[in-house]
Amino acid sequence: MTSIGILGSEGRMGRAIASLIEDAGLRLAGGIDRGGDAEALAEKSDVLIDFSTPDALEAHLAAAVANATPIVIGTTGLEERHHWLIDEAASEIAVLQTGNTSLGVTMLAHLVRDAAARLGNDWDIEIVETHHRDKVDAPSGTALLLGEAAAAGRGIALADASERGRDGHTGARTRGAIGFASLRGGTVAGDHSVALLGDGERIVLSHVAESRDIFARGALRAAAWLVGRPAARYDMQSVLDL
Ligand SMILES: NC(=O)C1=CN([C@@H]2O[C@H](COP(=O)(O)OP(=O)(O)OC[C@H]3O[C@@H](n4cnc5c(N)ncnc54)[C@H](OP(=O)(O)O)[C@@H]3O)[C@@H](O)[C@H]2O)C=CC1
Ligand SMILES: O=C(O)C1=N[C@H](C(=O)O)C[C@H](O)C1
Repeated sequence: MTSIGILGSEGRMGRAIASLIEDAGLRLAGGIDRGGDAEALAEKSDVLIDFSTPDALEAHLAAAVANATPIVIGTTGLEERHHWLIDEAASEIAVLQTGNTSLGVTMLAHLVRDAAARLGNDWDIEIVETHHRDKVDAPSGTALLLGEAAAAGRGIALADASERGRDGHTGARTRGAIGFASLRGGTVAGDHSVALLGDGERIVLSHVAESRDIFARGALRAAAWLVGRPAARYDMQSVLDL
């Protein structure tokens, strides 16, 4: 039976994953939190699942590489340097990184890419996300993933179009921009909407997470899928064959 090592095991996601491991036909190898031994966990796990903090990513990837243990990375708030580290590790082991492990958001990203490609630059794109009061990063990893999907549909780089945190006398909207807005409060597990706004009409594509179980089930499915794969960087689209 495939054994799972959880990095960030006592966090909200770590606990959700541990509670669903048996249902998924998998086994818990163990878990660590801040100050834990990632090397020892990687050694006794068939696959690692990381829902912790960006600061820990470098050590977690090093432990995975040293033990040739594949790793699923769900942690968000990643910066460019973290993505370089992931690419580097993925030249040696199988690494799956995603801002959202749910089936629904993976499908939403697919729809957003298609809509952005077909509607063209005359339609404005705005992404709105709402999360619980304890979330520490913004925009959410999912909002960025959806922004990447929209940008890919338009054949542009998100970094060249992204507009965040409007405030004050901003001037009119930049044509072709992909805008982001973040709301925080209460216990919201994660709501995302992508609005495509044309002249006189708009489309709003939305996803609502009713609980963290959807992320946990997706992460476990991704982990089981990753075992035995060749070294490469994967995402949820690969797991769901989209
Ligand atoms: N991709 C997806 O589908 C999803 C991604 N997320 C992301 O996952 C991450 C975790 O979310 P959540 O569970 O809500 O956060 P929590 O703050 O509840 O949990 C984070 C856990 O990571 C632990 N941790 C901190 N530093 C380290 C370290 N160096 N090594 C190992 N563990 C460490 C913390 O331990 P301690 O308390 O000791 O510091 C804590 O137990 C966030 O980035 C969040 O955005 C969340 C949901 C879905
Ligand atoms: O921190 C969370 O809770 C979540 N984080 C992920 C994100 O940043 O998109 C995924 C999910 O929305 C919950």
